[in-house]
Parts: sequence; C-alpha cells; structure tokens
Amino acid sequence: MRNAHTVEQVRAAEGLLLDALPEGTLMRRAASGLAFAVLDFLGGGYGRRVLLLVGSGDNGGDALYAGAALARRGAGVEALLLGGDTVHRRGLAALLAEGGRVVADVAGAHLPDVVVDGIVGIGGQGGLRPDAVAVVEHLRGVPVVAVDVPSGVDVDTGEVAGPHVEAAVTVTFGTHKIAHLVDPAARACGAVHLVDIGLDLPPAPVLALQASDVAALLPVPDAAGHKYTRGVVGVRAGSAQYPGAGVLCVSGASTGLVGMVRYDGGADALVHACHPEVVVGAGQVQAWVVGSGGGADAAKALARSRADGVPLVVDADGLAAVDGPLDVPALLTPHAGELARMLGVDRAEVEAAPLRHARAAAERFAAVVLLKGRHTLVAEPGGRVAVTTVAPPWLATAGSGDVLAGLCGALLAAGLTPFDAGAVGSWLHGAAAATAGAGGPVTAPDVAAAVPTVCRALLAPSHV
Ligand SMILES: NC(=O)C1=CN([C@@H]2O[C@H](COP(=O)(O)OP(=O)(O)OC[C@H]3O[C@@H](n4cnc5c(N)ncnc54)[C@H](OP(=O)(O)O)[C@@H]3O)[C@@H](O)[C@H]2O)[C@@H](O)CC1
Ligand SMILES: Nc1ncnc2c1ncn2[C@@H]1O[C@H](COP(=O)(O)OP(=O)(O)O)[C@@H](O)[C@H]1O
Ligand SMILES: [K+]
Repeated sequence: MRNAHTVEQVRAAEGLLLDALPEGTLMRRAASGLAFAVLDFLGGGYGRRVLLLVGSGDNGGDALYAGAALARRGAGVEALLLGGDTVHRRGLAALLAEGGRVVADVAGAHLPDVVVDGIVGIGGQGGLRPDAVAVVEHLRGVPVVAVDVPSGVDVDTGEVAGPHVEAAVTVTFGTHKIAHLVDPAARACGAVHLVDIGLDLPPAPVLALQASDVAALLPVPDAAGHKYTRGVVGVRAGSAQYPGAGVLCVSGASTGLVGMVRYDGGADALVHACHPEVVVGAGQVQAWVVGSGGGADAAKALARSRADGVPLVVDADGLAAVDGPLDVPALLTPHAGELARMLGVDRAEVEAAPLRHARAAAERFAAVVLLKGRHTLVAEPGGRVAVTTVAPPWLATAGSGDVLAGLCGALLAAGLTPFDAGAVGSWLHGAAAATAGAGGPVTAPDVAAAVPTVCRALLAPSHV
C-alpha cells in the first residue's frame, strides 16, 4: 500500500520523534536521502553543476544540507536564497564549509545540470510568490529535483493555485503526501522517491493500492463452491441507440471473476451474439450495473435495480437519475463532466479540484464515488480515498468506461465492498490496459480481454 498522509499527521509524527532523537537527526536523514537521489539522477557528482533554490524554512534547510553533501562529492553547488533574510543558518554554514556558494540571481548565469527546489515544502501557503515565479520561469527546461513537494502545489488537496514547480523527481520524507497521488499536483511531481526517516504514522486518508494489495482482495473461488456461490452480476446497460455500450459493459463483467453474468438491457440480441455465456433476462443477482449507454431507459433501469435492494454500480446515463442519497450500497462511476453535472458545477472546477469534488459527491449521494481520470479517485463517505495510478494514457478511449463499470459490478457481486470494488476494479482496468497495450494503443475490448491475464499474474506465488 502506498499511504498519503496530511500535513497535520506528518507534523504530529515528527513532533513525537523530535522529542526522542538528538537535534537535527530527521533533517540529516532527509538531506542524505535527497543527496543520494540527486546523485542518482545526475549519474554522479563530480563536475556536475547544481543550483539550489532555498526558501526560508526547513525545506530550504534540506536543500542546503544535501547541497553540502553534493559539494563534498565534487559537484559545483550554488544556492539562490529566496527567503529574504531568513534562511536555515546551519544548513547554509554546512554548504559554505564544503565550498558551495551563494549567488544573488540566476539571470545571465550558465544554466545548471539540475535545480534542487527547496523553496517551500509542507509549510507552504498559497502558490509560488512572484520572485520565485520569475526564477522558476527563467530556469524552465532545466530538470528539477523537488524537495518533499514541487513548490507551489497545495500539499493536502492536490490543487494548484497558479504557477508552480514542475519536477522530474520529487524526493519526499517519512510518507507520501496527498499531492503526490492526486492530480493536478501529482502531474507536477515526476517520479516520487520516498526516503524513510522513521516516522510512526496513523492510518492514511488517501492511499494507492499496489499489486500485492490487489492480489489480497481478488475474489477467488472456493474449492467446494459453485457458480452461484461465486456471485451473479446483472447488467442493465446498452440500448437500441447505444448497443455497443451494453456489449462492452458485459465484457467487463464477464472476465471470469463471478460465477455468472445476467443481461437485462436493451441490446440483448447483440450481447447474446457477442457473449454466449451470458444469461439474458431479469433474475436474481448479487449486484446490478446500471446506466452505461442506457439512454432514456437508464432512469427506469435504476429504479428497478434499486428496488432489488442489492449493491449497485451506476454509470453514465444512470448518473443523471441519481438525485439524492442512495439507500443501497452503491458505487457511482462518473468522469469529470458527469460529476460536474451531478454537483451543478463546471467541468473545469471538478478538474481543478477532483479530490474535493469526489469527496463532496460521496457525502451528498451516500455512495462511493469513482471519479475517472488519469489518476482515478475512489472516495467513500467519511473521506477515505483510494487513488489508481497505474493506467496508461492510452486508456482514454471510447467505451473503456463501460468496461470498467462491468468489471466493478462483477467485483461487487463477488462480495467486495463498493470501496474495494472501485479500488480493485480501477486498478485491474488500468493494469489490463497497460498489459494489452504494452506501451502502445488499446481499444476497450482489448482492456476487457486482458483482465484474466492481469489476475493470473497477481495470483502467481510471487504476489501472494
Ligand atoms: N516534517 C518532517 O517530518 C520533516 C520535515 N522536513 C522538511 O521540512 C519541511 C517543512 O519545513 P517548514 O515547516 O520549515 O516549512 P517550509 O515548507 O520550509 O516553509 C516554511 C516557510 O516558507 C514560507 N512560505 C510559506 N508559503 C510560501 C510560499 N508559497 N512561497 C514561498 N515561501 C513560503 C513561510 O515563511 P514566510 O516567508 O511566510 O515568513 C514558511 O514559514 C518539509 O517540507 C521537509 O522538507 C525534513 O527536514 C525532515 C522531516
Ligand atoms: N489521461 C489518462 N490516463 C489514464 N487513463 C485515463 C486518462 N484519461 C481517461 N482515462 C481513463 O479512461 C477511461 C474512460 O472512461 P469514460 O470517459 O467513461 O469513457 P467511455 O464513456 O467512452 O466509456 C476511464 O477509466 C478513465 O479513468
Ligand atoms: K519544495
């Protein structure tokens, strides 16, 4: 599991350790991990030119101590102090003692091989300040290693208020922060490298499942069971207008993770032709998937499915009929445009603050909300959020959302909670796209077809 904690949680954990350790221990651990990451990025230290951007706080202190270590390894290290008269004094003394130097500005100077962004970390408020914006703009094109977070992003929300640092690598300490997982800030982090500094932390409000977590949650058949004990998922998706959505939703449901798939939508001839294993017609199910390509019939399909009292996945056209708290366990699967309509806001507002809007929708509709995107968010009422980070951008292709809805429905029918079904389903979906595409394009049917291959790899002994 990759855990992302809030600034408040990190400060509390840091406070406990600070009392127990000699002064400066945590910063030395952080700076030494940072220096190794910069050396790794540069492929060595000797003869390399490093520019430190140093703010007024401990984030700047980390950069200065790391700069001292890099200077000791033969790098030419310069520091631009952006905190006015305030700077981490001992960090600066360490840098100067190793032959580093302070520069007054960067205009006209040769560009360095790497910039170390120690402008601001978890103590940051608001976006980058104008002096820092000008410097960052001037250095655009030079790779940046960010200290803890790229300066200018909001650490606890993943939002960005304006110009901010775009890092090639972010080196963080103790635990991930929410900005490392949640877009748009996550897009500015580059590769995130975590340095263990010994913090003891409580459960994280935001997490990202890793392969071993998904393997542990995957429903596997009981040796003494039969198809009904594995669960039956019902699909009410597709219509005369959008028959393909019904087929794709069924293809996501019918990847072998449940004992049976029923289809009760408006495209039964095509679904039956494409999926002879599917039973056509209404009947008893453990979960319904409603709405993908459902057109005008989606509202009725939702009402019928709710009346059954079983857990639901509600997608696409079905979402328009969700107007208040749901009375059955449910997973809603909007993209940003659909979530914006549900909340009565603009799509751009959702894209700028996906975490805030996914959490707000989870409270408002009393359901788990899976907000699709580059980093898909799965938010449950109460605030816990899973982020799926494994999907390649090729997955943004028509119909792949229908596959996801069916896949999540199968996991619900197999007995997973709506939160786990959303987190595991979106992980399998992203991994299937990566497997099927192997670095190149995929279509929605390719994604569904690759799900069993992904599951097989997860169930191999190395993952269990
Ligand atoms: N916690 C841990 O476990 C460990 C933490 N460690 C490190 O400490 C870092 C946190 O250090 P921190 O608390 O000193 O805060 P930090 O981010 O340097 O900012 C401080 C000052 O910046 C200023 N400022 C504010 N907003 C700004 C802006 N937008 N743009 C520019 N300046 C801005 C503001 O001062 P002001 O200018 O307003 O007076 C504020 O007081 C953390 O990220 C990690 O790197 C590791 O060493 C070890 C383990
Ligand atoms: N940039 C991206 N990187 C990775 N995955 C993406 C990206 N953009 C969209 N996706 C994924 O592509 C899928 C598209 O779903 P959706 O918009 O519902 O398509 P459709 O309605 O055509 O089925 C979602 O699973 C979403 O998370
Ligand atoms: K920083």
